[in-house]
Amino acid sequence: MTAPARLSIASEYAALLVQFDTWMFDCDGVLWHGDRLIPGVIEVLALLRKNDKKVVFVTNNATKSRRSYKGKFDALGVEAHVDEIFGSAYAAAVYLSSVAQLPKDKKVYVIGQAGLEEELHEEGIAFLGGTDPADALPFDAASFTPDPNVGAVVCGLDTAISYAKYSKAFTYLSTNPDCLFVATNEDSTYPSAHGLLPGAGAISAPLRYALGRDPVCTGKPAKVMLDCVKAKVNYDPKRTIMVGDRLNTDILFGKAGGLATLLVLTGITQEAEINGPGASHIVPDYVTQSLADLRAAA
Ligand SMILES: C[C@H](OP(=O)(O)O)C(=O)O
Ligand SMILES: [Mg+2]
Repeated sequence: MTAPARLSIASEYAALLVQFDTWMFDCDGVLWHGDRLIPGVIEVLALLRKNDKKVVFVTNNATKSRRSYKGKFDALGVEAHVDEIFGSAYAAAVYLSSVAQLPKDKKVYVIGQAGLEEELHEEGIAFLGGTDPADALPFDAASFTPDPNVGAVVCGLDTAISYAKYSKAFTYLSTNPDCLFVATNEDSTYPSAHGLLPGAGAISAPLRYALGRDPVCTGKPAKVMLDCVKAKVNYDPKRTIMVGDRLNTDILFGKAGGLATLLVLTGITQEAEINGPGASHIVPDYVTQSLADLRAAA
């Protein structure tokens, strides 16, 4: 199994700057932890833009829409434009409208937060559940009448998850064989500002187990996520690099898309997963400690 090239000297970083015209970035764990920016990130992104590089942000975090993510970038002082931002909530909405072609009279039952609702709305898809306070009330199976127009259940990170939401989603999916089961992403954890927390994959897991059925995943490493980028951004895969902190989402996404891959160790993946006996079979092309190391290319 080949080992990743560990970057360490200025000339190696400078060579990457020359070699790649488009730089795709994961967000959580690469740019920030929660609302805490990783030091050096702003300088590196400014360096790339100064060198006329295309910058694209590809995040599995479905709690924010592209528009509300722009607000986060602005608040953290990171230059970003809405059309450079691609989130798994957007990918899920595009999947339902363009790939699954959910009939216009059908609705989506949402396990998730405002960002997912905003992207569904932008795609013209009606939904229920989500942040509706009624869904936080105790579930009463005797009085629950499933909406016959629900044609899909979409599950993303939902920090207000409840048994009632699981019961409604389970009922829609188990009583209607045509009801689609979609997961925005399957990250088991995510790096908050205060350490690891359960991710969207941990939210959809109980449904998978109860149903004995896996969802269609629209976030990294799924192809539909890269298809969303391709539909809006013109790039040459041979001159594009994906920068991520998680092997089984970001790096797999880049490899599957024919992109070069750079793993940073400021997020989920730790040294032991890329070196030694426990190393993963998913091998990035390059590894460096932090995105900030690219400042050496200046
Ligand atoms: C971890 C993931 O976000 P990303 O790292 O893809 O920005 C998520 O928040 O579920
Ligand atoms: Mg990440």
